[in-house]
Amino acid sequence: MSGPSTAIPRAPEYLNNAGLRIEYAEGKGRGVYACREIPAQTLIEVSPVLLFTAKEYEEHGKHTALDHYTFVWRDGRMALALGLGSLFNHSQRPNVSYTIDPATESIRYVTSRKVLPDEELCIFYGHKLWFDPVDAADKPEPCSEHLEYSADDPWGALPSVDDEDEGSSRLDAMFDVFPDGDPDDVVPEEELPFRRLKLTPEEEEEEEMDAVRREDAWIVDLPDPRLAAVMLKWLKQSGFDVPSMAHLKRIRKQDEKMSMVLILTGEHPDPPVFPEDIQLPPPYVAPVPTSAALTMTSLKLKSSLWPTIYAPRKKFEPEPWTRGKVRWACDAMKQVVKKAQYIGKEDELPIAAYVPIPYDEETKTATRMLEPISAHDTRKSASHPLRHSIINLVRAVGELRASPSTSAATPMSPPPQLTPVIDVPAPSLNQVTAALSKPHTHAIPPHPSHSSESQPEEVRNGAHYLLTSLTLFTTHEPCIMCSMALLHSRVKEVFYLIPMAKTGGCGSVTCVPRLEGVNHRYAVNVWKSSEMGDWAEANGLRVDEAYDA
Ligand SMILES: C[S@@+](CC[C@H](N)C(=O)[O-])C[C@H]1O[C@@H](n2cnc3c(N)ncnc32)[C@H](O)[C@@H]1O
Repeated sequence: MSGPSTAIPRAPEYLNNAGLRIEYAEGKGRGVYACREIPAQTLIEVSPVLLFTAKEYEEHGKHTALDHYTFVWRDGRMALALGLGSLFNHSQRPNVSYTIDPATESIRYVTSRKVLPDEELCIFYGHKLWFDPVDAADKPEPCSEHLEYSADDPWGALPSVDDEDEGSSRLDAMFDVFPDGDPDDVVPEEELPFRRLKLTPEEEEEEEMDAVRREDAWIVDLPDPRLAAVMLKWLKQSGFDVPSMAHLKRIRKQDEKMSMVLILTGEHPDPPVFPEDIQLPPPYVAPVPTSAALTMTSLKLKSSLWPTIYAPRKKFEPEPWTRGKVRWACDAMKQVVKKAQYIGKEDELPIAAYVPIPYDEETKTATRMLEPISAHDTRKSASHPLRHSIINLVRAVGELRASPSTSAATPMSPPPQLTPVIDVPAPSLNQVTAALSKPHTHAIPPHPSHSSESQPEEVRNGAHYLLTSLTLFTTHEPCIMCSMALLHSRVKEVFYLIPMAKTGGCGSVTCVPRLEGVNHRYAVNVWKSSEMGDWAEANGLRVDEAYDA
């Protein structure tokens, strides 16, 4: 097998639109380099491929220099990437991922992280290298026997793009964003691997009383001011100090009367149950503002409903994302993709959803979410049209968070690893219970009872019931039914990979959390790489566009 020539000729003056050039490097031959800084998730090259049969390869190609450049196409033919595609060298820590586009017989190359000027752009060839990488760090990691390169490998050169290990390495490359660096560094908006949808209601719109968005909450009057401290302690113990109330002041003093806001009715439809030794009048329902005040005018209006926090710095400023938090999101997205790929092979629709342990300690403590939870679509196996992954997941999280073992888990045990997750594959409560009863997971009672004396107050009160303050990752854009279920679940934010043009309820057909009159809005984020080419097809996640996810 002859490799690239060892003589070092001059590199052609080549510059594509994305700012790539070709350069020679000792021991590697030609490679592709960046002329300027390139942000993460940038499409840098689309290479058409030349396809030829396996027979042609066996009889001819294999015995020529082409052997270093060919790889297995999805249908078993051999492929040679034209353009710059054949010149990307290998790295164990690639900064470029690639996907094939069978419809146009081409390969798309996308940066998986920010690339600096003059940095080499490398892809991951797989575990079976047929050459000795110049950089020791690029040598394949020791791996099990079946992954080692064998001289009898019928394909000889680059592994098939359909190869399972390659698939998982490709996923690693795609989601291995910002592997290094200070986890507290804020990532510039344009470098985030996802796009945040604008949900507006801009604060200017809340500068008239009619425009102030409001929702109902449980309020109780405090006949004795000394009860305020007792009640604040009780709120904490009962799990009512949820982040969704953070924009409201707890106590209102009006004339001589003192009142306290307890919890939003959307999160807790029944009146909260006070301990017997606290003598209070029954709680009642009143409207409170939905968000903090961003202007003084808005503060005045909102506080006339209920005392509200003034947070002017948040005006038009999305929540900053740090490197650490982006890594957390990438990891969660990788988990959900793997899950969907796996169940897709089990003859279900390859759609999955996942709620990780919250990133920041404050939310972790407030939500007491000790384990990640995932669920997948079970419409096929259950022969039930409503068994969407998100419906399965919302229900499972609700069951789990209401369970005594979860709610009573104080002090917090150390956060577990992201895997194994509590998996909720099937629709029936029995199956949910069985899945949740696996070792290291929380068991839930088959018939959760909210009146049981043995349950802690927060369970009796039903706090932490659904997805309040949690983040949900899903492979496909939720359909309108699921988007509505998410609204009712009061999830904090949703990330999805694959937009569903004909059925999506989070940006495609409509955007449910943006609709006028809804009493909760959750943030929607769309992963950028999913918007290029047929990503879903290449990664085993294609679902007929007529399906709702
Ligand atoms: C698809 S080609 C890449 C372009 C090639 N460097 C050239 O000059 O045409 C694959 C070949 O590049 C070389 N190569 C790629 N990555 C390398 C690395 N990390 N270290 C050494 N050689 C490498 C190997 O000879 C391999 O067979």
